[in-house]
Amino acid sequence: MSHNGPRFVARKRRGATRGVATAAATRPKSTPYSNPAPSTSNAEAPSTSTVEAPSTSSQMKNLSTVRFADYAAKGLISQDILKGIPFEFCTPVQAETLDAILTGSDVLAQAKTGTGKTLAFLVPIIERLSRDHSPNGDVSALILSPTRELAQQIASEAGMLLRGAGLQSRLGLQVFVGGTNINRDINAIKGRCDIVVATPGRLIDLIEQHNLRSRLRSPQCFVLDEADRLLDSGFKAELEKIIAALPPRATAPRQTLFFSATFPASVQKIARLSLLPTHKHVSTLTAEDVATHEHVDQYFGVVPMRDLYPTVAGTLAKWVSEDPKMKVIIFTNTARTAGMLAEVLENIPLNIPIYATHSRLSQPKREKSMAEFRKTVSAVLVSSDVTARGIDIPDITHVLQVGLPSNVEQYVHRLGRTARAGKGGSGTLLLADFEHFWMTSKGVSELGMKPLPMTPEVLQVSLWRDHMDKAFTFMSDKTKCQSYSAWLGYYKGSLRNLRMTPEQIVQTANTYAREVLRFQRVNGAGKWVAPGLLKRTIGKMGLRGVPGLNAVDVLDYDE
Ligand SMILES: Nc1ncnc2c1ncn2[C@@H]1O[C@H](COP(=O)(O)OP(=O)(O)OP(=O)(O)O)[C@@H](O)[C@H]1O
Repeated sequence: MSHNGPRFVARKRRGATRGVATAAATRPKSTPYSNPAPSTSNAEAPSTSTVEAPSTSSQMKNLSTVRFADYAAKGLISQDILKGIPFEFCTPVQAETLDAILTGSDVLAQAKTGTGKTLAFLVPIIERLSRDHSPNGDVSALILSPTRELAQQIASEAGMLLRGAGLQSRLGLQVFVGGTNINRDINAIKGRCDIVVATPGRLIDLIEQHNLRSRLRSPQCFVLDEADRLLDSGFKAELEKIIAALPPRATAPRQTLFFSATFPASVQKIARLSLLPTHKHVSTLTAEDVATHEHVDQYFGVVPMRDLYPTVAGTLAKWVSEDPKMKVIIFTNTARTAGMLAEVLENIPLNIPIYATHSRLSQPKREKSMAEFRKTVSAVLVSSDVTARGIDIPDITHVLQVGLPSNVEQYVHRLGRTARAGKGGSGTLLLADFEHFWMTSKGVSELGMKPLPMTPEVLQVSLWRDHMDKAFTFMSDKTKCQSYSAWLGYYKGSLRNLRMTPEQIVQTANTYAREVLRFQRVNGAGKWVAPGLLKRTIGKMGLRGVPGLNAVDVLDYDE
């Protein structure tokens, strides 16, 4: 396929009635969040209709007409808890779930990214614990998150509510995530653990090796945030171990809450089986809705492999020139690619701070990078999927996804890092030409993606390609080889979707090494050789014997 640049295949969004709907009714197309006109009386049952009202940029939009004060007026939450909530009106998902969670029902809640799901479960949990919790500080609420960053963010919101309610000395809040000092956690287990927010791996370590099991005798509430991610096969074994450490629900009843913006069919069955038959299912999405936002513009472009990163650079440069407060998260498919791309972007004249976070960095480095990025007005964060879900960083103006997302749900969650709390934002997906099939995958055409409006000339792709030629000469072969190996490992897993043979994916990987990584090694005969791959790595990838690979016993990287 020969291309002169991004190929556009405009797709029309189905005539979806976009809007925020309660389980009861589908409302007319909604405008972005706006504080509604005051409700007529507190005495009425809280209604959840969305009304349009003049919105201001500082206000979250599409709120419900239900006030948190309505719950306090009815004695459902205490005045102390109300003091800890920094908002007046509930979002639709909060208004739809608060009653059920306060009364101890199981809940499965689906609501778009950035619409307040965290407080939807934290407010009622803390209210219930303020009234009834274990006298010796055993775990009453166990909240699981698929990523460390999200667990820390949930804990920070819980801390805000506890402090606001003056409960921080009565209820112990602990956050247990991998990559941090486990001795601190072991010590924390001896104290009050009323609320525990954790990632599965660290929690299991503490249960199996450090006596946390003894503090899990009577949890009142078990929460899976980003539940579809935690319920998918990747976490199955860990989740089973955690549930096995909890007392059986028959003898020790507990509430279970599942929250996410997406619930693909593949996890819906297990989700329902894990909840009581009496559970409440809440969705603020209409039947036609997709989980992405009506107020986030989505673009895509398909480019020749060698222009993929120069197009990234040109797009960033264009955004910087248009908006001094431009703040971007770039998602890549592997940690190694995130690190490599951040290094390249730092070495070309973009004149904007570049940060990186991914699973190959130490936890302190990940936290430092995120903290710096959060407080910088205009910056770029290059990230693997450790920040794809739940992470709430105000004022992300753009999400740029580079390469084939693992599935539509992950695309939606990544996109959801922008356009939060009713604000606007844009999402751009850049694919290399061999990935173009994804645009015709199931569930993608409904997303309403539009053609990338900038041409290669506008993006000065050839100029940025020249800058990258120079930047890659400073990159070590070690970084290139690691990126090549990670690239091959990722795409080998997508062979069926790519409709490619192992031979073709190896050839494409070698094109990636030559044209993108500028990997220049040659053999004694002066012939280009691919980056070396350990034989056992090739075996694990199921590519043994595939022509084009450079199988070695030892990796002889230069640093
Ligand atoms: N009632 C409210 N009024 C205004 N803003 C709110 C309200 N509730 C939450 N927010 C804010 O909205 C933003 C998004 O909230 P949150 O991170 O909980 O969204 P989410 O639905 O969990 O998103 P994701 O699906 O990405 O995890 C946060 O900045 C939060 O402080």
